[in-house]
Amino acid sequence: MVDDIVIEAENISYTYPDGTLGFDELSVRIRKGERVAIVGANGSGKSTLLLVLSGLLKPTTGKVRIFGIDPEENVEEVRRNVGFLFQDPDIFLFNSTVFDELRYVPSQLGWSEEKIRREVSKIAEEFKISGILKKPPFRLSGGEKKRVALASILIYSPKILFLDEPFANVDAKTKRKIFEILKNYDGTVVFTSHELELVETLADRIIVMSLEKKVIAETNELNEEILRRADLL
Ligand SMILES: Nc1ncnc2c1ncn2[C@@H]1O[C@H](COP(=O)(O)OP(=O)(O)OP(=O)(O)O)[C@@H](O)[C@H]1O
Repeated sequence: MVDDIVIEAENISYTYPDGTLGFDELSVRIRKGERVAIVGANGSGKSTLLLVLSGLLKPTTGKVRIFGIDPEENVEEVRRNVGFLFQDPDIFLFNSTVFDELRYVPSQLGWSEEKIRREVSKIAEEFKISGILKKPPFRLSGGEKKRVALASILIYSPKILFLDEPFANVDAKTKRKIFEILKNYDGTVVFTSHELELVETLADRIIVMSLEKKVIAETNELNEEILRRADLL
């Protein structure tokens, strides 16, 4: 492994159990601190690729290594260093209150109760969710759920953030805030988004997928030809 490579995926592909191709064979290397965006039309395989790169889904072919580790061999080590924001926050929010949601990973990491309370209150303030800490997550609005899900990941500062559509379903102010957080995040960020202007400003590299579920470009600038080939124009 080259020293600053944090994710290395070689000849990976994924096919769902019902036979649907998630994405076709591809190889990706992501460096420490990089901001990598995955863009493409609906159904082009972005979410599936994100799940496989994070180690949450095992590729059908090929291998993924995160910090040089096969996620299957050392799940704990990978989990501690990775945060995943699901496109649909309902998949992620399973605790009975927002407070429990925020304290879940920190308590698993063995933080003291005092540190947990301090950090929960800090992140809740930052994400404007202090007033809803006692509410059950399923009673929240879509945007509130997104903020809670994101806060519950950022609270433990994972070395790699995997974010599936972090800008979807939030108001303009929250969107700007998330943008600033990701821009200044002291770690690696891999995300999917349909907000191409934000993507171009934020990402060091953009992986573009086609409806054939193949990577058609890796670029830092989207042009008309790429957008056409990706069925985005
Ligand atoms: N659980 C599943 N079982 C079977 N097929 C699936 C499943 N999840 C996704 N797919 C299929 O895999 C392909 C890629 O889907 P994926 O969700 O990765 O696309 P996407 O680019 O993230 O789309 P969107 O922009 O709509 O979020 C699609 O053809 C989709 O229908």
